[in-house]
Amino acid sequence: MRHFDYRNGELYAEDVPLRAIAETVGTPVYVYSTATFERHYSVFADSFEGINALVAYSVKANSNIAVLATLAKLGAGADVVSGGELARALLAGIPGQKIVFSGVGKTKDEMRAALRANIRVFNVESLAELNALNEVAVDMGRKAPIAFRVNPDVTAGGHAKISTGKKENKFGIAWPSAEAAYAHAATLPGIEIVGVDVHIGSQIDQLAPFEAAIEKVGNLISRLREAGHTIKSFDIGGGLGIPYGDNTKAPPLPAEYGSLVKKLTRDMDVEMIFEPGRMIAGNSGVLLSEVLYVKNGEDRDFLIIDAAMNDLLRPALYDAYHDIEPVKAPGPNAEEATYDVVGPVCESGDTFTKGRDMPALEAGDLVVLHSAGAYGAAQSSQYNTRPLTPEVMVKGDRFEVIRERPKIEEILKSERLPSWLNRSPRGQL
Ligand SMILES: Cc1ncc(COP(=O)(O)O)c(C=O)c1O
Ligand SMILES: N[C@@H](CCCC[NH3+])C(=O)O
Repeated sequence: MRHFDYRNGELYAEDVPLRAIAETVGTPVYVYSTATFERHYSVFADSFEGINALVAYSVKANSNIAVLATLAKLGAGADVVSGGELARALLAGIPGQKIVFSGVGKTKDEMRAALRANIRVFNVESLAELNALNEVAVDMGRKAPIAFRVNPDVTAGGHAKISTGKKENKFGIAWPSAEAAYAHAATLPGIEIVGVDVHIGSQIDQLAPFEAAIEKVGNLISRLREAGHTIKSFDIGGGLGIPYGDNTKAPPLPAEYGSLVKKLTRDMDVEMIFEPGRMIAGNSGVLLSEVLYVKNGEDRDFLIIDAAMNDLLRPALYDAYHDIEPVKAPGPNAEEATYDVVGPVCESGDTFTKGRDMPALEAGDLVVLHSAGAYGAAQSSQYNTRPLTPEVMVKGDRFEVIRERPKIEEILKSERLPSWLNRSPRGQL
């Protein structure tokens, strides 16, 4: 079922015409569907029915508090990678015991905040980080629950910039050092070993890399237990790919992924932890934008829209494909055109697609970039002093702004003139 679909000749988000959102909030704007978030979460969680599992939504994919609160109501936990994400997850009502803390560079302040929040587990990525965590925990009179994120050296994920489980990647404890790392952790007074963690990449479109990683980690768990360690949880990270509408191979369905995990972990006697991000958020949101100009270049036509690479970085960063559709349904005799779709930012990389065939459009028409719910708003910036894109959540026939578009004055407010350029006593411009 598509929650972004044409009805009465125009594109809707659930029961709300996108045109109405553009008229009220302006463009560019991210629009999310509550029903899609809920459906994706349930489809994913249901595929692990019968096993002991925690679904810790990867907050980095889409960290809006309204998104987190929508998922929290369904029982989701959170995978966080910073003190900021931790604060968001707690504010959205996700209990500490459902929060896992990932990332290669946690600071001592972030460790303290996470210990105070009584999180479930720190996914530790180096001995240096382990020692820092031990110091913080001892100082606080606590024991920090840890899993090592191990790097199984398997190939996964489409783009080099999103592969994480190869030995040349910065992530995880090198596979040959894993057992020694556990042996060291067992000697530290502020550390309690609770599990093993792995995350091999993102937008993974086959089951084989997951299978390879699970088998490797399963064997590691047996060896760790033989060495006397208590391993209660196995976190297999996120990474399940989603369809982006291009003609690449369709990724496995959550049910297929779930069956594989259940089959391979049946005899491991562990609680499974999952950290899905894209799978939950990616197709739950679109970026709605208005055509500013059609420009005829020497050998091509440019569709210049009011969204840009600062709003949705994925095409510029990973050559990612996003479906682009007009909000007004093209009629049967609609003229076709071929466009390079670009934004207003002063970079040639500010290009969403090149040579794409689509219905002919003109200034003032609305378009959506699909599959923009994950790593869209979360990766946006104010480059070119373009205000952060607002976000809107739809539920049935209602919609509300869940992040406002900052005014230019608000953006400038945090900047100061140094004293030598000062024109006013308080450094204000
Ligand atoms: C540690 C960790 N967990 C979970 C995720 C979420 O990945 P995905 O959005 O591919 O499910 C990521 C990002 O790749 C990650 O780095
Ligand atoms: N941000 C990336 C994925 C990176 C995942 C984070 N570890 C994307 O848009 O595809």
